[in-house]
Order: sequence, then structure tokens, then C-alpha cells
Amino acid sequence: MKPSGSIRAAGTRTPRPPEESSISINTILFWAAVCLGILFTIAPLLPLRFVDVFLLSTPLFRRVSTSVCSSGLGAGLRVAERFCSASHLQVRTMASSGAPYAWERRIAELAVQRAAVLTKAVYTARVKGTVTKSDKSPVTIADFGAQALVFGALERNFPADNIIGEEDSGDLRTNSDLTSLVWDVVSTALAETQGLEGDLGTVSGQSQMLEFIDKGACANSATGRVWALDPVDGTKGFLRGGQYAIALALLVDGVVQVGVLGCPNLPGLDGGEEGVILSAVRGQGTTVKPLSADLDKTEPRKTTINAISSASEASFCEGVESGHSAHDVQARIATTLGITKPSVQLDSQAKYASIALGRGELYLRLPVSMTYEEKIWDHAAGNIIVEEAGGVVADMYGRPIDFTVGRTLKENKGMIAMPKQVSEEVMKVVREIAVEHYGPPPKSSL
Ligand SMILES: Nc1ncnc2c1ncn2[C@@H]1O[C@H](COP(=O)(O)O)[C@@H](O)[C@H]1OP(=O)(O)O
Ligand SMILES: [Mg+2]
Repeated sequence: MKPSGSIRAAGTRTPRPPEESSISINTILFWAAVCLGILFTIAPLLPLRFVDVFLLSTPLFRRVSTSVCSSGLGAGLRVAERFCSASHLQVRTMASSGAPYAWERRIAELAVQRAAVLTKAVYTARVKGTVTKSDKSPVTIADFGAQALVFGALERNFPADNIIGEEDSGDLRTNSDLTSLVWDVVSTALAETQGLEGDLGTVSGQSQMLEFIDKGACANSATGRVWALDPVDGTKGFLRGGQYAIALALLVDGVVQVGVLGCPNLPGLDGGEEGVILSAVRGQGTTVKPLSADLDKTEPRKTTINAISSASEASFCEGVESGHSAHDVQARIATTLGITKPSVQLDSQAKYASIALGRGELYLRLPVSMTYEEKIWDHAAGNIIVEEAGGVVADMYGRPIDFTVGRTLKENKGMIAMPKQVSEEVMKVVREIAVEHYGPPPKSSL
């Protein structure tokens, strides 16, 4: 694990790796801006291949353009950008966006999209390389492969950040056949997404793949910048042919600041192709795009939770697995709230995505056992995506979710997500039924 000496003020871009931030003298920046301005201006006149290769693949270009923008000398560059052809949009997006966490959001979206190429291939494949983990839950080659791809992308872009990931390479290191299966799907996904290599990097071979998979062992979620990943959330749904999600979030000092959910099997936008990718940055709202879109060239669409005036109007969703949430308690809550529509059952954080898309209003997740501790990667991305869409997320006692306590959310029990307008009404009913059914909130373990 890398040292956690990476605490930065919320909302600031991750500094480039040490060697990249060394270009800091104003004179160099000024002349770099001038040169880039000239280059961008004459770009359309040059052979496309030369320009693309130069602009998109040289590390020097990335270093200089990042420094130029952050130093405020990017004006010439931005003016020159107007003359550029569409093939440079990738660079323009990277260089000119000043919104907090724009870089993190973009890389997280691209990484989730590339991971989805892999998971979709495994989803339809006959062999999924399923093994059962020590906690009896299933894991497939898609979980391992997607984790390797996403962690490789984080390592390339944010090498000082810490990472919490659901999987580790233990099962692979003792099973070379399984490792080969994972490598097959990783290398295929890399080949199919070559255009992303400049931004996300690659995986050089099986040994680096295992190294990447093991980058998620961080146990501290309270300080510094920490990414949390569930490479295939809802593995049971994934194996059953149901919903699943690739869920990635960035926490800064224990607060979720960025969340991305790739949901390959959710219905598309406007009746389009199946699959959506949602993302949220704290204070900037939640947006959605088709999962298969060219993300740099597609305008994000704002999405908001349905504003209802009474909980009785809600349709509610819950998990499919009766071992993961208490369907009977959820049904009782729904009846008490006056909800008449039957529940919509779907696996994974696709539930958070669905209500953020206005395809349902309420998500109820009451525990089957009070000893179960929800995992940070199962909720961090969904949490910010609902909150930024105008929703409220709380536990069954109405307490906010505490993401500072490590890999599990041990300070909370159960989970509910709802529109702000009815949150008091819903939380009152859920709290009363929770106390009656499970007893009062357990004492804090801190
Ligand atoms: N006993 C349990 N209670 C609540 N959630 C659980 C339980 N066992 C597993 N899970 C988690 O529920 C998530 C899926 O939720 P849903 O059923 O709503 O789709 C998975 O991430 C799964 O974790 P894991 O990935 O470790 O199996
Ligand atoms: Mg999960």
C-alpha cells in the first residue's frame, strides 16, 4: 500500500505525479502556452495522424497542458482550441475544465466504461470462472479482471491515492488456470479499448495484473483521498442474468466526493441501447450518459429523483436476494407508508441508479441479520449519486451514513434512499418499525 500522505483540500485536482509538477517556472509555462497555442492553431493543417499521435500520446503534452491550465496561462490554449478539429476534443476536455474533481470524474467514468467492456463479455460467456470466497459469496473472472483494469487506471492517474477494493488476488495466485482466464478477458478488453490507453494506461502482463488487483487493501477511509471499488456489484445477479453495477467512488477525508455507477443492464435512455453510466460530484448534481457513448463527446444529461409529495405515491425497490435484505420487513414498511404498488426487485447498486433516474422513488434495505456490516464499496457511489440527484440516504434509524470507519459501514444498520420531500415521513416509519423489529440502535463501537 502506498503511504497515505496525500491529503488535499476538497475540490482540488490531484497534483500530477512528482516529476510532472516539476514544470513550475512561469517563463517555461508562458512559452509552453505560446507553443501550444501555435500548435493548436496549425493543427487542422497538419496530417491528422501526426497531430493525434503528438497531442494524445506524449506524456510531455499532458504534463505541459495540465501545468499551463492550472497556472492560469491557459487562455491562449483555450482560444486556439476553437480552431481545432473534433479529434482533439479529448485533450480540450481535459485541459479546459476547471470544475472541482473534473479530472477524477472523467477518469472514473472512462475506467468504469472500460471495465464494463470486460464484464459484458464475461456476462454472455459460458465460462465465468466462478469461485466461492471464504465468506461463501461468489466471485468471477469479471470481478478480478474489472478490478485490475480500474486499479491500473487509478494507479496511472492518481498514484498517491489509496484504494479500497472488494477483491484480492489470493485465489488467483494459487490457481494458474484461473489467472489465465482472467488475463484472457483483461487482454481482450484492453485490445477493444485501445483508444483509452493514453488516459488509462495498460496492463503489461499477468504479473502486473495481479499487482493491480492487490492495490485495494487499504483499511482507512477516514483521512486523505481513498477510492472505493466494487468491480462487479451484485455478483449473484450477474450470474443469474440480472442487474449488476461497476461502482467506483472517491472519498476525501471520509466524505464521498465523486461517484460513478456503470449499469450495463439497465434500460437505455429514451428507449436507446441498454446500459447507462451515472456520475456525481459533490455539489454538482448527478448526470447520466449511455454506457456505450463516446464519453468525451457526449453531453452529460442531468438527472433528478422524482419529487413526490407523499410517500404513498412511491414505488419502491429492493434486492432480489432474500438473504441480503428482509423482504418481509420492507413489505411492512411499504404498507405502513400507504404504498400500493408492488416492489421492483433488482440486484446491486442499480437500485440507487434507478431512483436517481426517476424510475422509482424509494430503496429499502433492512438487514436480515444485525451482525452483518454493509461494505463501503456497496454504497459509496450509490450514496452520492442519489444525494446529488436530490435524494436523502440514511440508515434504518435515520442516521446519516458514516463512511469514515473503514472497509465496512459498522456504525450503520440497514439503508434507505428516498426523495428529500418525503424523507421525514419515510424515516419516521422506518425508524419505528426498525426499533420494534430489531431493537434500538446498537451502541457505537468507536
Ligand atoms: N447478508 C447480507 N446482507 C446484506 N448484504 C449482503 C449480504 N451478503 C452479501 N451482501 C451484499 O449485498 C450486495 C448485493 O446487494 P443486492 O442483494 O441488493 O443486490 C453484494 O455486494 C453482497 O456482497 P458480496 O459482494 O460480498 O456478496
Ligand atoms: Mg457488492
